[in-house]
Amino acid sequence: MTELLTAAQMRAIEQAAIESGKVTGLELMERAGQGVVEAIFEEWPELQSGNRKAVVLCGPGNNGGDGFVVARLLNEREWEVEVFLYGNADKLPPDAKANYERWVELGEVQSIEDFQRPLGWTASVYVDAMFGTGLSRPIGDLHNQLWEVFDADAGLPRLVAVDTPSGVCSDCGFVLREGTKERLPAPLPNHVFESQLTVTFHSPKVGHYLSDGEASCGKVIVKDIGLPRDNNMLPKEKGVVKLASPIIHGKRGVNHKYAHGHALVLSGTHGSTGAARLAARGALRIGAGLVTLGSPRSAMLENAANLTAVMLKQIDGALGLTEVLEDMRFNAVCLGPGLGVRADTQALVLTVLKANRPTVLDADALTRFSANPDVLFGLLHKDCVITPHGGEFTKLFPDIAEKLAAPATTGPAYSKVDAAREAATRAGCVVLFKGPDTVIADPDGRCSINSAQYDRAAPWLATAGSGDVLAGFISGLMARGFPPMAAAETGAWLHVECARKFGPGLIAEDLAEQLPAVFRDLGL
Ligand SMILES: NC(=O)C1=CN([C@@H]2O[C@H](COP(=O)(O)OP(=O)(O)OC[C@H]3O[C@@H](n4cnc5c(N)ncnc54)[C@H](O)[C@@H]3O)[C@@H](O)[C@H]2O)[C@@H](O)CC1
Ligand SMILES: [K+]
Repeated sequence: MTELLTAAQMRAIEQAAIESGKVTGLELMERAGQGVVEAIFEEWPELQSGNRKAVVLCGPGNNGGDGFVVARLLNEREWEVEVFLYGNADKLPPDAKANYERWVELGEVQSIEDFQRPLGWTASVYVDAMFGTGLSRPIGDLHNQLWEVFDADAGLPRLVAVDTPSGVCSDCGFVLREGTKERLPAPLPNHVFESQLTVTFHSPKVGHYLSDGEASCGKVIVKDIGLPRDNNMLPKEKGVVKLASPIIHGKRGVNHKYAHGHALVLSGTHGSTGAARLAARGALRIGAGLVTLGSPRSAMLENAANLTAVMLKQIDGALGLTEVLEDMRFNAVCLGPGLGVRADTQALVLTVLKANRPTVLDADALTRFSANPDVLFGLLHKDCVITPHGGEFTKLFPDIAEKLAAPATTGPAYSKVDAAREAATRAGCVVLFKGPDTVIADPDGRCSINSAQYDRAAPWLATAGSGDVLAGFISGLMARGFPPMAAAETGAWLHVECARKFGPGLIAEDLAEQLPAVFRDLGL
């Protein structure tokens, strides 16, 4: 299980370790610098020979301190190192100052203003040690200068970010910027300032996995710097964010199919039935013992012609649904995909929520409440999962979405994690806020990010109907008895895994069909 830390949590861990007397800030900084150098040679073993020239850009804080350590350690390996400093050496904090002083015995320190675009890349490695978790405001002109230097037109150099790419907020993953109307992902369009490697310490930071983390970080390597892994040191108000991982076991024993639950998925009307069938098949493949598609009369024929293992039952309107839900064997319900946004959808949602069954609400079941989200929030309960994408999230939580879309001008800035947590508290249930950086939060403060970035990149998932399958996966897991948070996290994780298993050319129908192979890989 990978824990993702905010800047404040990382600082609390460092401070507690230093105050305990077990380690000094200087020792941590030395290990951080060593970690960066190790990571460089692990990533590019070819650098052991050839052009041994590096440029290290140091900032005014401890991130800069790490940079001075890197410069010294490369120098010890007989590298030629050019060091540039942003800020005033006299104002460096004590540990960074100590490392600055050790460096000036070995080499020169130039002003960052003298770091200009070279004619071709003269060094083998460029190290960005300007700002890390301490970034509190935009780096303005410096950013522009660096964007010009590291422009894609010049070809990408080996650029290594120490802890975080400078200018990117380690909590929210956005570049801090002033004077823009909306948040800008990193990199800005047409301005590529892209690290190939980011070396962070102890644990990855939340911002590495949010927004366009991958575009700015390249690849994230975590180096241990000897800090204890004891969460008692963390501030208590919010739990630690985790990277989603599957919490799944195989079907055990020789149980009756009802022992694995019976999911009910509601279909839209004639001509709008495919989405619900995708969800139903997902629920069945992920292991629900039985899955029934509830269809209005108008769509019975259409659904019947397209179903085999999934059962079909005519359900007409809220009244019909109330009767069906009297059968307690329907132990999870999924509604929304293809359901339409008319008043009858609202009636169906309210009926399901009053039946107090584990429920997944997606797509139209959410959009229907754009005008009156409080009606929905009044009935959602702890066994519900709602799965909005960005547009649906904005309709249900307009004020929260506005905060998230506001320019990130001061760090640490409001993040998608903050937004999902706030939404989960308001909704009173699990919120799965979709994207390549899907954030899953529950009202108790638990939160995880299901990342489809870095080595789990799955760009093919952006295909029609893929969200319907996800809703089906989650409801199938809930039918199997998974608690909502675990169902959402596991469903989202498997969804990405299925896309990766299939690869390019993926369409929504393929997703559930990859589950058997994915389960085999998991040893289930
Ligand atoms: N002892 C420690 O605390 C350790 C810290 N480490 C490194 O230290 C970093 C954090 O250090 P700091 O907290 O000193 O912060 P940074 O080095 O990230 O930032 C430096 C300082 O610059 C100022 N600043 C923020 N935004 C600015 C801007 N836009 N323009 C100009 N100045 C700005 C702030 O006062 C901030 O404290 C980590 O990212 C990590 O690289 C590691 O060496 C491990 C040990
Ligand atoms: K940095």
